[in-house]
Amino acid sequence: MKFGIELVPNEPVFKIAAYTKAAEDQGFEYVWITDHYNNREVYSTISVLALATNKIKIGAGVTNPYTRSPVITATSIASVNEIAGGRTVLGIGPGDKMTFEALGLLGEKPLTAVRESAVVVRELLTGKKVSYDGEIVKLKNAKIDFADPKKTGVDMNIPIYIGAQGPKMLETAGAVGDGILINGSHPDDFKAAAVQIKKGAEGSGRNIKDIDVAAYTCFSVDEDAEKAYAAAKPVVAFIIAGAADVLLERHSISKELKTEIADAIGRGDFKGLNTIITDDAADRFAVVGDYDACLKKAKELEKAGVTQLVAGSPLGPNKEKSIKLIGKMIEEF
Ligand SMILES: C[C@H](OP(=O)(O)OC[C@@H](O)[C@@H](O)[C@@H](O)Cn1c2nc(=O)[nH]c(=O)c-2cc2ccc(O)cc21)C(=O)N[C@@H](CCC(=O)N[C@@H](CCC(=O)O)C(=O)O)C(=O)O
Repeated sequence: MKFGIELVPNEPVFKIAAYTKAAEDQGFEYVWITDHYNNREVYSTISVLALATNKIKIGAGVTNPYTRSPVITATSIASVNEIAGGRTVLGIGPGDKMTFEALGLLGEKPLTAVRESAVVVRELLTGKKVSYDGEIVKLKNAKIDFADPKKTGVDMNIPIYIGAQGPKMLETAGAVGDGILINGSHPDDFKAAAVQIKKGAEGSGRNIKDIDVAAYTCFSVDEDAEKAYAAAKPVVAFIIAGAADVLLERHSISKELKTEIADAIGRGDFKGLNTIITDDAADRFAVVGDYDACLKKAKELEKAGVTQLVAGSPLGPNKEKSIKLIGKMIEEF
């Protein structure tokens, strides 16, 4: 199993670059930068990461077809790919509905939009002329000149990962993704996801074994397990508050508890969340605890079919320390 790290560009880009370099030195193979309009812009950020590193793969994790057209996504990732000497990967998802409201975006037909985006981005990255008459994406002889590898000498066959959670999006991801980034931290989520991914892959004559199934986890490790849980619970609270019913049922989270958590978030009572969310509940939505506990959970995710574990926010009470602890863990895989 490979390891990646998710970094949210809500800190200065040079800080993100320092975390990324530390992760590269510890053996992480991927860095994924989230894409939300209210944080630093994803392609500006990954350009700096490309200059600050020399082997880690660098990804937009994940963009969407609504705040940026798929053509500009293709141009942007190809531009960074040239700087990075072919080390980029691209994540495309349907986008966070909550943030769309602020932007007056509807996010209509998400399955179609994500599928069509993945298809046209892949074609545009060949540097050839692309015409496409989709339901959402329409192109007429669009051509990204510099994407032609003969022009840059850089392989533009950039792996496309799909950010997916819902059953139909997982199926779509199985059909069109080189990889899938699934927000989840418990083996049960990946056993359930495998059914849809397999259906989508086989429907397109592909094999699930050819797909990198990445667990985009909430991750929190520290020598002091109590501190690790305290750091993870606010993130777990947002996950539970925004989770679909099917996820809550799978992890036996009652509607009452979901409401109690959402109310505590609304009041800004993050201290209270520490008791409202038990350690058992946190274990369902995070890889959390001391080194041995997190190693055990990482092994369970690998057994459930995960091929890349992306250590996501908060990483732990102290990011730098957590990156080192996970680096030690990477040697066990
Ligand atoms: C749209 C949604 O898909 P979903 O995959 O569950 O969406 C939840 C998240 O994956 C989505 O919000 C992501 O963009 C969130 N996300 C990020 N979102 C961001 O905005 N920025 C990020 O950086 C980001 C990172 C990220 C990483 C991993 C990951 O898994 C998700 C991430 C959904 O509701 N899907 C359902 C229903 C789909 C649907 O609407 N179907 C309709 C429409 C059909 C059509 O589209 O044509 C129908 O069937 O009629 C399903 O999959 O079954």
